[in-house]
Amino acid sequence: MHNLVMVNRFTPGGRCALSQYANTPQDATEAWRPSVLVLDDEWSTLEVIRDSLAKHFAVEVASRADEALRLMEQKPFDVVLTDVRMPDMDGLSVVGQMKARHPGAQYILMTAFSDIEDTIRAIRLGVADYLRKPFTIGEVRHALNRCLEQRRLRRQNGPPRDQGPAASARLTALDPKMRQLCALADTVAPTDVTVLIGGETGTGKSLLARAIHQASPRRERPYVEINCAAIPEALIESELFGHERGSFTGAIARKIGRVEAADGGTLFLDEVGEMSLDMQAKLLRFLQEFTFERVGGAKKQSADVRVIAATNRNLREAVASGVFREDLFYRLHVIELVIPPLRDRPLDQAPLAEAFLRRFAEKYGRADCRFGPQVSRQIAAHHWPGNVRELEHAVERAVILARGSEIARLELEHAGQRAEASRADAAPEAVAAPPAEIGPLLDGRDLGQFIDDCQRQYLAGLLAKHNGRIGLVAKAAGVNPKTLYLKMTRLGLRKEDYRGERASDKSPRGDGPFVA
Ligand SMILES: Nc1ncnc2c1ncn2[C@@H]1O[C@H](COP(=O)(O)OP(=O)(O)OP(=O)(O)O)[C@@H](O)[C@H]1O
Repeated sequence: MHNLVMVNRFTPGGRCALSQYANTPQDATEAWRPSVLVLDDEWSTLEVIRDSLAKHFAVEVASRADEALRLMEQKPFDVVLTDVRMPDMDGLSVVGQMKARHPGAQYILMTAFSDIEDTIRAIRLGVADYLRKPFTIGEVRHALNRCLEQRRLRRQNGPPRDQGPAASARLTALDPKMRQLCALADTVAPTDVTVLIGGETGTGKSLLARAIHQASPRRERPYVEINCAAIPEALIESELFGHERGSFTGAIARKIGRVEAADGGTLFLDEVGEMSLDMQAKLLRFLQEFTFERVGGAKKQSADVRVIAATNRNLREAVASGVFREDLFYRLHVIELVIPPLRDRPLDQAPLAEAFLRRFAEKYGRADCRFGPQVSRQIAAHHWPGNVRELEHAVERAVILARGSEIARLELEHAGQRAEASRADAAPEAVAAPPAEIGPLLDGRDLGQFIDDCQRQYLAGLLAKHNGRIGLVAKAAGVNPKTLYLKMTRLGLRKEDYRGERASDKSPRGDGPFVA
């Protein structure tokens, strides 16, 4: 049967014994059990939940809203678990009514749909958690225990302290699309909701993830990042979950993984779309109940982490082509924030450039530096394939190299932009004459094209060798993954074109869940 000795992880401020929820099978019938009301229009779901939880929770079920409201009037429940979409009622309206009369109860939604409007409404209503259908009974237990623990902490510590500045305060964002995205980030920051951040490389995904953490009640607890593309496949499990001494050659001591290091805080999974299917299965298992085992260890560990994931890959396409698990995708994307590319945010370009100018002018003792009149035209004309990071680097370079106080133009990295920049400047760049010895190799190309072709050929070979895995290619090429991305974008290389065999890896639905 389900033994709930698992819940002392829900304690951002420290660990505590939760014997009130952690009933052992022996004392379960005599001990106090938290009361749970389950509302769903499907009897089969109600029965499975009731029967599976009965040992440790006092469960009552209702298949209609009026019935649930009547039960709520008769006695208070600790937790209400409700479906969202039911034929004759809207779970969220029911929660609204119940919450108005019984604010002390905790509310969990069960939903098969990923409707962003519903999710935001639910967050605003103060819903404590979500269960995405299909889910396991283990996940239901986990959600119930987490809610009960949050309530216990609130009662013990009083209302949550000020969350600090809003997430959006840390980002330069004037563009209406960005402002909308920031407003959503501010709404979800104080909750524990899992957030999936999308957007091209350099758009600010890592910055946003950290900003959400800093605007959350977990902000004084650890913020731990893991770049799933940068860690070799063989090491990623041990990086995430840690390992026991002697579990593999080289494991000379026990090592705590990033999940454990993030306990009480936020775990940021960067480039989550690059994980192998094997690792995706392990991550999914962790996200279902927030329990894990260290590599080579038998003991179940638990960690209370808020998960934020980011990817510059289109995960829907990755799911469709079989390289990303659908169930993991749905678990990660309770709230999705997609940062638009810089070229689509014209209102952000000049303010960002000015903000970087101020930052680097101060850093390099060049307080006199300012942009000349051509720069804004140049910025507006550029395509920004490397997004905000490219702009940041261009401004930094310009400040370092500025001879006088005026920066006449930015030196932009990408081939595509040279023509645009020179159009904006009306000053085409002269191509340096190649040294005589390599002349014959150029074969009619200018030196820049020749170098690009060499780099393209070299990286294409590495991409083919490593099946498009950025982390491995970056390692082989001796550059960091971000630099590699920028270079690949400039050279027109796409890792997807080298991933042929991964799509035929094992099925993404391998060990699927069961209930509802
Ligand atoms: N809106 C913004 N305001 C201020 N700085 C920003 C903004 N967006 C991005 N930056 C800066 O641009 C740089 C790149 O951002 P970041 O590393 O967060 O991008 P990313 O999307 O995570 O990139 P990658 O996909 O390559 O990991 C960082 O130095 C970040 O601080």
